[in-house]
Amino acid sequence: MNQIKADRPVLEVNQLKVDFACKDHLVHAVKGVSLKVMPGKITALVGESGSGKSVTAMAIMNLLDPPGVIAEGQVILSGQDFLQLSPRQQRKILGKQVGVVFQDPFESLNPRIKIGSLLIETICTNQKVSKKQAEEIAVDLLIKVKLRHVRKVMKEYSHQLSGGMCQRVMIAMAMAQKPALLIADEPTTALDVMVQGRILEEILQLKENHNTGILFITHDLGVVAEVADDVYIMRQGKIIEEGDVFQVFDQPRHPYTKELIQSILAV
Ligand SMILES: Nc1ncnc2c1ncn2[C@@H]1O[C@H](COP(=O)(O)OP(=O)(O)OP(=O)(O)O)[C@@H](O)[C@H]1O
Ligand code: NI
Repeated sequence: MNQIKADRPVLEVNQLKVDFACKDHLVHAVKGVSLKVMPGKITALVGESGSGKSVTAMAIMNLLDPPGVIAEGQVILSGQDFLQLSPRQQRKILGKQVGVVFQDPFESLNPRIKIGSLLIETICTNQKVSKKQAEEIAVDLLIKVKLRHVRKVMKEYSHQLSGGMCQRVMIAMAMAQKPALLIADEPTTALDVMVQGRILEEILQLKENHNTGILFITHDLGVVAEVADDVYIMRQGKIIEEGDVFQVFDQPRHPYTKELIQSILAV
């Protein structure tokens, strides 16, 4: 029989804890989260608002804003103990290996660099092409994510675009980067239904074509049922249930998961 090489996760999080120091007390926002994202798989992190999904994502990249701090835990990214690396090494790994599509795209696109230049820079870091070729690739990518007036958008800054347009630019950036890991935090929330479907398709393409592992953060279980391979249910800073998508939907163990599934079936 053929030896099947066991894939290693692109992301492994062990016992991650995040605290926020508020005036006279600590808020434990993330209370010991462990999860894995396998290459070529979509791993959904699901839970109600305030359960700690975005904080988990930011902590994984060591990009928490103060007063948030990682109190404990380990993040293995591309086989390295990420939180132990120097800031420079961390930036390098994030730039090369980790694509992001955030809930709040305004904060995550550099406001002082034109959209075209942002894309061209990403393309040139990740592919051996001339600037001219990179520009053409950038145009193609923006067309793929269904932006209109692409040449005009290339000359604009993020604040000149709508939230939905920024989100599409971020997807295009991720496609240019072909990252080992994509962290997508509510990647389709600012978009209308038609574009949502299109963006989900592009994310699926990324996984199919480049074996990208995707951490897909959402509170939309309907989308999870559609695209996810593995599912983690988060509540009040903890993972309360995990498993492959069939297992979680067909045989949920936790009453909270059952409740969540009931609520989408009721719609
Ligand atoms: N700046 C902050 N100061 C204090 N506490 C914070 C701060 N940011 C987040 N928190 C705490 O972290 C918790 C988790 O927030 P987080 O943004 O991760 O939730 P979420 O699951 O992403 O929710 P949503 O679905 O609404 O995006 C919050 O409930 C809050 O208690
Ligand atoms: Ni969030």
